[in-house]
Amino acid sequence: MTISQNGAFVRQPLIAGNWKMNMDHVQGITLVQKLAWTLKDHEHDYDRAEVAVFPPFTDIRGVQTLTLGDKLDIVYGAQDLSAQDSGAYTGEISGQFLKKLGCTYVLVGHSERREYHNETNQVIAAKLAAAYRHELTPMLCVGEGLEVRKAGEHVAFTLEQLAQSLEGVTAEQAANLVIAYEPVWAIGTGEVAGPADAQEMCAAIRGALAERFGAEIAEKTQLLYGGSVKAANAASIMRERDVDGVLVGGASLDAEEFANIVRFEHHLVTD
Ligand SMILES: O=C(CO)COP(=O)(O)O
Repeated sequence: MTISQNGAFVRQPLIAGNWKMNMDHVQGITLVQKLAWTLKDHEHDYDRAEVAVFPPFTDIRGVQTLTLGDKLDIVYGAQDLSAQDSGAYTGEISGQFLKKLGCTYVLVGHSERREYHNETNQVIAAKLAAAYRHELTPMLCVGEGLEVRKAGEHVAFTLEQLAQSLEGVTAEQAANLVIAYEPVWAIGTGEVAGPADAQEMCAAIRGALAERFGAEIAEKTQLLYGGSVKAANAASIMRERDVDGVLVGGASLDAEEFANIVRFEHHLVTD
């Protein structure tokens, strides 16, 4: 997180909650209501960061109605989308439908999609193209597994994943892209990457983006860290120069805990 001389953030902090396959549509509405209520008490922090949630598909309509009706400053996205636009693809969800439901973002290439649904970098590149066709901002997830980390090849591995997933993306499109570094060994394990590990990878990713799309786009791209983020560790990770936010799984299901992550600046001052 870089702060400019006038005290503003160089890139807006982004705190995102990936609910995964949790929360039915009724629970989803309750969670967003609670979150909005809790965040209201901390308006200053809330003003400075963007707050995004990624509910299951079946919750999105309800979240749309609630955020529109109550004019909540919470944006939302889907956890996946189809590489296709429409047609005989049973069970798939088009980016077109997500756009119509007011989604700002869509997660692409989450490690759980890569692992359980065999999504390759090529599939992910096709999904990125679909996101751009429908004017959704993709949040591309990359990150290495434990074996790769132990072998010390995490940077090379993740940058290769990034390069292949971004195949076909133009500089103009890349101006509208968020990248989440989520080391697989840190997801849902309670084992969080240290701030220096997160910084090392985010700096490498920013360098790769600069080479591919130019320094100006690289400097503007928000890079997030994900993997066992909680209120207790979020601020120290976000303090790092190239880490602009967090993608939170388990802790985003608890409105209080998630709101406390949004209050990272408070923790920066007090920890
Ligand atoms: O996968 C994640 C977010 O997309 C991280 O999940 P946890 O925060 O539960 O480790």
